Amino acid sequence: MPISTITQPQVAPLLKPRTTDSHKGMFGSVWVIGGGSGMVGAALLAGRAALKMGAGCVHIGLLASDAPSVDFVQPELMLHRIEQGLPAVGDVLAIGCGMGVSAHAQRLLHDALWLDAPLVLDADALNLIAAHTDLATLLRERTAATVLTPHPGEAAHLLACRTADIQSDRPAAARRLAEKFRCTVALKGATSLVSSEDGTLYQNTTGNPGMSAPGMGDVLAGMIAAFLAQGVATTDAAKLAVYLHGAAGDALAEFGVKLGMTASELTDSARHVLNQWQTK
Ligand SMILES: NC(=O)C1=CN([C@@H]2O[C@H](COP(=O)(O)OP(=O)(O)OC[C@H]3O[C@@H](n4cnc5c(N)ncnc54)[C@H](O)[C@@H]3O)[C@@H](O)[C@H]2O)[C@@H](O)CC1
Ligand SMILES: Nc1ncnc2c1ncn2[C@@H]1O[C@H](COP(=O)(O)OP(=O)(O)O)[C@@H](O)[C@H]1O
Repeated sequence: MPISTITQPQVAPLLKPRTTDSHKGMFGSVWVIGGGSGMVGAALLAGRAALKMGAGCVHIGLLASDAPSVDFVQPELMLHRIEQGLPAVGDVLAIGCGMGVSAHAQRLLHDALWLDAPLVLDADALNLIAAHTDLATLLRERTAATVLTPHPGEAAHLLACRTADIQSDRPAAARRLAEKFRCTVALKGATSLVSSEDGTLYQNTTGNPGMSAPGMGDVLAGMIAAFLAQGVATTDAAKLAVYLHGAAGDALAEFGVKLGMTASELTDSARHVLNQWQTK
């Protein structure tokens, strides 16, 4: 099956310009759940990215016992420490960034998979699904939109193979994941691939090695969640986010920021590129 390349003219119009009488209630609420001990930053990066991609409001549920109650860098975010069960999440939930694989994380993911709301599953949510067949079954049986964002290591866990096997035939791996879990899949890496649930493949050509840096995947998860919350269709949201994420990295590289690029800078760059598209 041919693989089409994701282009800017395809994805830029997916997010409609705002009407003059718009209000924040029109742009959806995103919840991010993750941030276990030592990895609170991963959830903050995802939440900040969702906010800066235009989500109407963003809540972050953190698992760490020493979780902060406010993000002083981004006080618009609403932070919650999750001690017990899943809170009433909003329109879209991104779960897994820095979450860890504790029994608590496993229970939260189990309850999230039951939700009739769009989900973005990243990082440890994917590792938990790979390790627990009951979670994998719940995922396959979901009817609401779901996007998986594995890097090659996580894709290998999900398909019970080696990372090298994933890399040797990435299109086949992306399609197998989409078909196995009945989801949209963004298989990350240099030249990320998006597969729709039916196995239709799209290849991304934006991005560069400067992006091989911590937290870049967390930012991507937050971006996808924000676009879903704003009403972009599932596979389109993944294509838009993957293209824009890479284009934001390319804009930084053109500016001379290659080695040492940070995920926080990439988020600001993505906001700039997105706004440029909207004014054209
Ligand atoms: N500030 C933070 O709190 C951060 C937390 N993070 C969290 O840390 C947890 C562990 O995630 P990691 O991804 O670091 O560790 P993992 O152990 O899941 O994956 C790293 C391994 O996966 C393979 N891999 C990943 N990308 C690959 C590629 N493009 N090509 C080939 N192989 C590849 C490699 O074998 C690599 O060593 C996640 O929950 C994540 O969200 C990270 O996102 C980094 C930042
Ligand atoms: N060489 C590269 N070229 C293009 N994109 C890259 C490159 N290296 C990393 N990326 C992108 O950066 C992100 C890294 O995500 P991930 O591996 O989950 O990192 P983390 O777990 O640290 O957040 C992915 O979206 C990936 O496509």
